[in-house]
Amino acid sequence: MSAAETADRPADPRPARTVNDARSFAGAEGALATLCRSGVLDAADLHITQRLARLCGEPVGEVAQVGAALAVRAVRYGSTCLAVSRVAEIVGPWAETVSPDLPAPEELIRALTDSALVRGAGTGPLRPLVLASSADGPLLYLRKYFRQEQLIREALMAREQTRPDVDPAAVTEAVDDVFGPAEAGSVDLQRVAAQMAAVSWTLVVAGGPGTGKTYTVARILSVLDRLGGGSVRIGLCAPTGRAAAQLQAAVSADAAAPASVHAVTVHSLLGWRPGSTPRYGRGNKLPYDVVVVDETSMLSMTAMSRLLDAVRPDTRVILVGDPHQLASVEAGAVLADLVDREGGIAPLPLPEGIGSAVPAGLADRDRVERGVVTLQRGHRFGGGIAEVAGAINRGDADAVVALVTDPDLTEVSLVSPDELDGVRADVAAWGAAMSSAGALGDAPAALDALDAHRVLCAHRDGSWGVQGWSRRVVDWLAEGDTDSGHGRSPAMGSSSPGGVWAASPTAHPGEPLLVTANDRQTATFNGDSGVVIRSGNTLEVVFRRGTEIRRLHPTRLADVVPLYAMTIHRSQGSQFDGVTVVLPPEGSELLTRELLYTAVTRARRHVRIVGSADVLAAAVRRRVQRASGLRSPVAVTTP
Ligand SMILES: Nc1ncnc2c1ncn2[C@@H]1O[C@H](COP(=O)(O)OP(=O)(O)OP(=O)(O)O)[C@@H](O)[C@H]1O
Repeated sequence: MSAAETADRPADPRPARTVNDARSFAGAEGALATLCRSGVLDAADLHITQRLARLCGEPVGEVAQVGAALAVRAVRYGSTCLAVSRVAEIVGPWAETVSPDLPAPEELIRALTDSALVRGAGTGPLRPLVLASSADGPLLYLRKYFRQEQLIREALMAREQTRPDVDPAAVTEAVDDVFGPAEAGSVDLQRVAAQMAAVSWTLVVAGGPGTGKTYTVARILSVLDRLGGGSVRIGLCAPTGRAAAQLQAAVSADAAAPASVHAVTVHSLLGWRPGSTPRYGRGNKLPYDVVVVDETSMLSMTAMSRLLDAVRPDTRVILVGDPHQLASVEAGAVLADLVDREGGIAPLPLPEGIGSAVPAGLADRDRVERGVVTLQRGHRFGGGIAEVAGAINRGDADAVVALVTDPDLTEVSLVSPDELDGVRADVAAWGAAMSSAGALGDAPAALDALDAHRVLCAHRDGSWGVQGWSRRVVDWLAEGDTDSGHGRSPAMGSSSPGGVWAASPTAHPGEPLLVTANDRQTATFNGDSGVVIRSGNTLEVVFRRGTEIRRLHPTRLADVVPLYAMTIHRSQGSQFDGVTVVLPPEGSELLTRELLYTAVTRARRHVRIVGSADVLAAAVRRRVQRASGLRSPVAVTTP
């Protein structure tokens, strides 16, 4: 099955073309027309391609236009380039209608190499496409994305040419001070990460949820602060407002982290407003000695290139995240690419004293020397969930099905969509606990109840999506307890500008809410969840951020919806005691290994998967593989 470029799509598989769509494909002929009519390309892919062809000053043949259009499409699906040798795979689901007309990879390369799109025209300098060779075969880029990727490649390579000048004995002393003395005979990857941070300009700290990434970062910052004499300037950032707020809360609560660090979004750090050029960049470098990016898996390639352009060569950059999670909604999967990176120049030897501290028998030693430390030990959830998550990551569908159907593994289970009694009981307990804590005005208990269970769906719409399951949950709650008021809010299912309670007298204590947009004034962010509680004669909405509980008057919240189920995408960055993951009844293009992994790892104690073993196995096998040239060296093959 085609990878990713079909799998990592923002919506369900597209419907058949309408008459209007057909009109918007005017000017497409031959294979280009077939690709449009079949749904492989959409109108925007075609229009961008036609525009590029017009601007490059010479007629462009149909085959080269097909290549260009597929490269435009690749970016739309999250890749940074088109892996030309994989075009047959990419059009796989449409093979019957498309394959007879689809040019072979060699034909595409020939046509592109001869085309003004790649080699340029005599009349002008515009060469919008770049062809490069790589270990994954020929790659075709839109020039803008090639430049960004090249910038990342060159920046990382330059940063690998030297190591920070530190005294290894001082590093060992600082690490011992922060982590305590090393235990003989055991490998502590968190310590290794701190040692590597001291001697590398770039470090990746990877790991699943609860493996101690934030814990490690707090200690790395403390080690670096000690090495810098207590005057190290630290820039902490994350791709989204919510991730930045959570990072801030976690770091502030950790006594090991240097005081007064302030986490912001990557965009804020760079002084980058929508539609403008970032304030910090090549000519105006960021003033930090250390820059930490959390949740790097969500960072787009464009943002990563801007960030690396803006850091000084002697700024340590620490990229933190889970490479198996869903990638950015924009093009690029930079964290996963950096973790998988192979080839290129050999890493510089580690300084005496540090090299010996990185155990020789470490399975990942090669990667560690390249500055990638993957934390393995889970500190948060049970072994069963970690086992299933590991099998999902390996793509071992049989093992996943065996684990979730093993009656001895109580942490994870698979239930048929016809046997929902267990889910219903959990939902009823969840609603009842929120209602009673909400009625009592007990904010901590209401928030504990809120996070005790969550229904996660792959889809937004339809009976197996958030829409259908929200109604189901509301019905269950209403049947179980006529006093609770669950689901009575007229704002159900839609955001309600102006404050939901201004218009709704039916909001009730115990009602769970989801924030759907960032609001700096209330410090609430898209994806935050809160719960309504009674407060004297009025109501409050309470949110938890780290150990702090925030209380807001309902009218201050404009963009909230009742929360009875949420998409897996939205749940990124959150964890709940128990999770019910709803699979669609038929295999869905949206349901991929990465989505399933993200869903399962939202749970701290128990995961129940609603669906069939076949759909589950299909999801494990369907992988998002974003094409990119960051995993191995690339060489431009055309001028
Ligand atoms: N070495 C350790 N010793 C004791 N507690 C630890 C250690 N490492 C992590 N923890 C604890 O385990 C929990 C999870 O750690 P942390 O939040 O750093 O994980 P994470 O990888 O950042 O998780 P997430 O990706 O979900 O944010 C925290 O309570 C943390 O304090």
